[in-house]
Amino acid sequence: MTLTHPVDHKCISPRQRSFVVACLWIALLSVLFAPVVKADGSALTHTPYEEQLDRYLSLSDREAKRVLLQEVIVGLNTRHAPSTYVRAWTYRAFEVAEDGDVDNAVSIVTDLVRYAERNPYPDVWSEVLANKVALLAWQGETTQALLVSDQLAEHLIHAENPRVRYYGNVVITGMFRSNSQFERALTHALYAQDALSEINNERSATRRLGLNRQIALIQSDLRNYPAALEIVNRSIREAREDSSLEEDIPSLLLMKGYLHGQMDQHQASIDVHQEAIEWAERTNQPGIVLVSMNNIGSTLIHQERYAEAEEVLSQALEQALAAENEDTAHLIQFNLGYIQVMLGNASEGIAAIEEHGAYLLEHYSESEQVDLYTYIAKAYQRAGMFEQQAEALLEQRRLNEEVFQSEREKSMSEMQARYEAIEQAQQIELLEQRNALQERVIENARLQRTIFILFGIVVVFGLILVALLYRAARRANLRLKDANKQLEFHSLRDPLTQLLNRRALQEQMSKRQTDERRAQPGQHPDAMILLDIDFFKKINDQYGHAAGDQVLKVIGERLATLARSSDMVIRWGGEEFLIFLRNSDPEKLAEITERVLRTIGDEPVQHEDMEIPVTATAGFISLPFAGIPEKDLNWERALQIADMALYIGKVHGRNQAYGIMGLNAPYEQVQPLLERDLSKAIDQDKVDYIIVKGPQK
Ligand SMILES: Nc1nc2c(ncn2[C@@H]2O[C@H](COP(=O)(O)OP(=O)(O)OP(=O)(O)O)[C@@H](O)[C@H]2O)c(=O)[nH]1
Repeated sequence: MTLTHPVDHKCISPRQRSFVVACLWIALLSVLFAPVVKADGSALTHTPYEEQLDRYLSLSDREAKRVLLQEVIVGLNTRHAPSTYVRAWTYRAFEVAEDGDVDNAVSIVTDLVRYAERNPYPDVWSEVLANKVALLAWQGETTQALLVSDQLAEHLIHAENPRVRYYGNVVITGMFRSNSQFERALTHALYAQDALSEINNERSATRRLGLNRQIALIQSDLRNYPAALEIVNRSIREAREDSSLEEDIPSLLLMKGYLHGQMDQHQASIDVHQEAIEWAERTNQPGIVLVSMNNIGSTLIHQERYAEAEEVLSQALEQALAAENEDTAHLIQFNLGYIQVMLGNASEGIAAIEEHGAYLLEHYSESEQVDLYTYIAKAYQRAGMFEQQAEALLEQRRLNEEVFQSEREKSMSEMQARYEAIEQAQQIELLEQRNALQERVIENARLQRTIFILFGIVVVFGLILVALLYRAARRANLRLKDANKQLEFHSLRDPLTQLLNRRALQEQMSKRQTDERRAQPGQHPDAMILLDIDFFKKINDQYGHAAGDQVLKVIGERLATLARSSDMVIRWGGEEFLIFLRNSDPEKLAEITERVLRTIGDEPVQHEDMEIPVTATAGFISLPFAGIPEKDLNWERALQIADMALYIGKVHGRNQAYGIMGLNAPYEQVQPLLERDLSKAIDQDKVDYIIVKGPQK
């Protein structure tokens, strides 16, 4: 006879089993997100609150869950959709039960039953009764729970909401399984599977995991360990691929470890249990850590490694007692007692086995009791208590007959095959959904890449456009600048001679007023020589207008060549030129003017095959004149004097220049005459002047 540990993680002890049932209940609830359902034309569910309740199930923080549920319950009233109303209150019932206030939980469920009597929708009844079954199981009221399960099954037939149908049938599956009614359990697992197919969506993997776990438990109860292991392995694979299923991995590993143990694969069992412990610690599931430690101890017992087993189990017991995990503590103490018996401490060991075994038997399923009796009988045998051993074996045989009936196994295997077929179909559908999802992800990535490339192209084109626009704008600006320059050039130039014009001088003179250099010591005054070509009308008349133009151009060029870079040569009027000389020594002004007259008259102007002799008459003056401040005698007045001097030059024979060099009387006295009649001022000797002759031929 092999030494097989009697207890697995799922049915450790009555209370713990109830806890596991309750956990399963909540785990299943957490996967039952269903769409809004309407029945008899009236809305049974209230979508926003349903969504809140779905969110409630996905929360892990108890306080946050409590707050959220409170909000929903306060918001709801009996007039709201009855299905949502009862759903919320069943969660509240579970919360208070978990807090240890079972009486309160019972009273909530009692109220819900009354509510269902007033609102007799199948969905409402199913939700309420499923909750009642779970609560009765929690309390260890198995018989009562089974009775209510039958009622529940009746209502579920008419229920419309697939979430409710799924939940109710899974609760019944668990219930019948724990009562060794495997056939009925499987039937309801199939119903649950049907409901599941109606709410098939991206959460189907989670739902299927819950259902598959039930099936694996049934297989395990029926001692069909390889089949159970296959389901568990498949579930583990799925859970590892889906991060939302991470919390389920520890319990699946625990079950896998247990199944290896049942198949005498001891090392595999220990390894997998170790992994279960690591995962349970990582996901904060201390209950699973304790059961895994117990199961490792149990496997060591199986290998007769009692010292190691005792060490692990003592450690586990310490932790179980500290955590007040009474159920696991009983289980561990049973195993420790078994070790004592095996080590020869019969009285101590048997006492522990009887005490803790009684506790375990009271709440175990029949299938689990069969296992337990194996160890009890073996312990009696080792202690030499053969009578008790025989009783234990008889009881075990009775239970065995109840649990395993060949007829039933046959019909069950058919159902099992049906389940597997549907399961496979659902798995394929799930895979297809995953593939579709993956394709969508790939498509999205491709779309994103395309958008990114298009965006890049747009940016590049945008940049090119901006660069082109910038270049065009820059060119336009340059052209504009150029045009402005030209405009400015032409506005200040005489188009015929290209010399500066009147405006240029006016601009210059308005600037000159702010020119402070003139006030500096060592600086000479400026000067103006105003020139008029002699008998220009005759030139026009004799040689033609074009020749006249040519004369003006050539004279302009000659004057420009003669002038310094600081001087300004201006075409003042028709045949009039003005030379404005900066910083010009008055002593040298006559000499400069003479050079000017020679420049004009020395050489005749060539035009076509004609030689045109040209002379000019000039008047010149310094500025400021005779030390008179320019505010009293400005450049225009000075030019007027030079113009009068020029006129005198014309009157006195042309080809000469009159320079007005100074005053022989105070300016105030001379001023009226000077401005009106220069000839008279000269005659009266009020003015100091000089005559410069042009080239004589
Ligand atoms: N070809 C040409 N002739 C011009 C231009 N501007 C003015 N004139 C002519 O120059 C002549 C000037 O004649 P006047 O003012 O009588 O003087 P003038 O003949 O030079 O005689 P004086 O000045 O007294 O020596 C006029 O006949 C104008 O038509 C020009 O740009 N081109």
